[in-house]
Amino acid sequence: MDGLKRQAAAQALEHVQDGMKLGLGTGSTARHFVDLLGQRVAGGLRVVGVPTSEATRAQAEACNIPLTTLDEVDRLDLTVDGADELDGALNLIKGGGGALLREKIVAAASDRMIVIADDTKWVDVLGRFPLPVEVIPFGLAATQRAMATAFAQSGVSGQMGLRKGKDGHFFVTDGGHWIVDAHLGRITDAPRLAGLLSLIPGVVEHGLFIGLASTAVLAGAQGIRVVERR
Ligand SMILES: O=C(CO)[C@H](O)[C@H](O)COP(=O)(O)O
Repeated sequence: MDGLKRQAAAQALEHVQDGMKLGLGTGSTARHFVDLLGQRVAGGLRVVGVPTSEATRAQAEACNIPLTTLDEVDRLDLTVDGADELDGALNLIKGGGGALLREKIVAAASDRMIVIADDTKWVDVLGRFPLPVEVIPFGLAATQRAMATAFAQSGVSGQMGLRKGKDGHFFVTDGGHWIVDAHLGRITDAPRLAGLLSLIPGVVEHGLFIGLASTAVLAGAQGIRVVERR
């Protein structure tokens, strides 16, 4: 599986041109991309990157990739990031690694987003992967009640769980928030659910990326498949 992730990352690297401003994703697949990009930078490629997490920042710095921020540059040319699930419309579930907020800010500030993944992430309907929702700790129960209403209004239901880290404590995002993972099974109207979740005050951001990805590079046993958003 790791080999497939690296193949997808290598394919995405073909889209990187000298002088580009890049969003650098988070996760085990994006990690391959940053590693390969670092090798190209060492060979003379000139790019600047905006990392989507502190973990990616540390990796990019170790690879000597020049970094910038969204305060210093206007738009990014391209973001390359992984996903937990993607469907035929190139709508995504992201946030398995907990970086969804910065990932979405960076993707939205990019002219193009390429999703890199092994082909097990490709699904007919989003939702088998629990949907990460980043929340403010204050008023958590009220936020979860509002989330349940949003689920019902978009025709889904399921258990919600507050994510814990490896240390057994609540997982805290780079922004200092918590993550509720919602086990919904089949999200038949992802754009509607995305819109409803965005209206809830205690929800900082959710892991549904609607209309943000322009291209998916999927690596599988049969080779690489590139899917463009229609
Ligand atoms: O959204 C993410 C992190 O917040 C990741 O892109 C997603 O979890 C996929 O990770 P991996 O490449 O390790 O499967």
